[in-house]
Amino acid sequence: MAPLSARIGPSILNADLSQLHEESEKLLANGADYLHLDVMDGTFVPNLTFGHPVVKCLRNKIKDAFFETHMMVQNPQQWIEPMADAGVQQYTFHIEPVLDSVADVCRKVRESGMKVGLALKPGTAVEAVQQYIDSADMVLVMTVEPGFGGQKFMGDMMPKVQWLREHYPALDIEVDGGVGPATIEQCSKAGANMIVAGTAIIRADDQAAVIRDLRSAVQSAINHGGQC
Ligand SMILES: O=C(CO)[C@H](O)[C@H](O)COP(=O)(O)O
Ligand SMILES: [Co+2]
Repeated sequence: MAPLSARIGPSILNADLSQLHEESEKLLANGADYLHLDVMDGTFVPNLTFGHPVVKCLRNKIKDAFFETHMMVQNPQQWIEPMADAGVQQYTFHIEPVLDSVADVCRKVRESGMKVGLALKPGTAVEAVQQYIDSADMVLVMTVEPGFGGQKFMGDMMPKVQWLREHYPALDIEVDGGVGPATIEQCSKAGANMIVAGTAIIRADDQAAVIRDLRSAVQSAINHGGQC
């Protein structure tokens, strides 16, 4: 099994979406390990962003970056094939709307060739993912209510991250929402190794420095056994 690695995936949610390609290229040039693409359907969350046609256009311009879609949608089954066809490598969906068919959705995502991410809203107990861990490649612990960028980080989600790291030492664990230089220490100590940061990177004068500092905080917690 590959050792855990620290990876930084900027969210383009609060970027200038009229310049999606340029903004994405800039993030990658500044050291982003992957792109976190927030897909919202206006039903699961009270906001709308973009869907697979936009992701496909971005993929046509950017051939080699790892794309994760964070599916904040009511019906995650519906978008598996379109997102796989659009060139997405990881399909991270919320379990809340599909609690009675999580295993089935996981199977279909894997059959489509994408990695599986299971996302948890702040109010969802972490134990809810336990029975699906073998079917998943990553668990995303939301540190804000999904729907909007620029919200305040919820430090009281860290026990969920700790619980996951204690029970699954090799699991990829992602945090998303209000993460940045001021909150990275809590995330890295708790055991997160995949870090989504939107506003903190997009609005930074020196994106490369922020990405580098976030990654080194997480990598150093991994190296020094500082997690948990
Ligand atoms: O999923 C999300 C919101 O639902 C975004 O990924 C997240 O909010 C990132 O933005 P920021 O770092 O500004 O909070
Ligand atoms: Co997100």
